[in-house]
Amino acid sequence: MHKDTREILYTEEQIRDRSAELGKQISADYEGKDVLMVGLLKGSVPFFAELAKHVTLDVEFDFMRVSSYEGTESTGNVIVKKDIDVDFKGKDILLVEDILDTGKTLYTVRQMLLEKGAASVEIATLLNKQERREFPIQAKYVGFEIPNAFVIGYGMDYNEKYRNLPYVGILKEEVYM
Ligand SMILES: O=P(O)(O)OC[C@H]1O[C@H](OP(=O)(O)OP(=O)(O)O)[C@H](O)[C@@H]1O
Ligand code: HPA
Ligand SMILES: [Mg+2]
Repeated sequence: MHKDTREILYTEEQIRDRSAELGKQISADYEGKDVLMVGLLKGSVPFFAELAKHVTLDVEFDFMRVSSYEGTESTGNVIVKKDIDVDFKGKDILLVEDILDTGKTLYTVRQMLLEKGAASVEIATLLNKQERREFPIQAKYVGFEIPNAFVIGYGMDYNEKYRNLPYVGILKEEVYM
């Protein structure tokens, strides 16, 4: 365990098993349809890779990178830094995320994709921090519900660090206090 981890919430094995359950559910829900899986960079990468292995449909992969900051200033808007490359009009999109927190990112991205003509936009998130929600958005597929603590690992960072940890853990408060 990394020295800056206070506590491990979910191990690699638990995440793999839960991803298998979600993959099965997604495969059943979208039966007969082609799905465009869209990962939001960078945090979604490990969960995206794990989840995709358990989806038995024909899927396409694409990625977006969005940011609500310019330098150190929050603009109040979500800015698209890298957009989806493929034409997704009329397609069913599954947005894949590491964490749904205030909901600002996913609420904004979902609205953008629907306005641009996606047939449907659902969300698969490894973690849901419901207590912090400020925007009206729910994920259809949730790995785990977590308490209001700052988490790291399995793609999630603090100042770009800890994304490579193979588990989801709580960051020690002394690291950011
Ligand atoms: O629900 P919200 O309050 O919008 O927070 C969740 C978002 O914040 C994190 O992304 P971040 O902007 O840190 O980018 P990253 O994936 O590159 O770390 C996380 O990966 C989600 O995208
Ligand atoms: O708890 C978190 N950890 C890492 N990144 C995040 N982005 C929103 N919430 C979190
Ligand atoms: Mg981050």
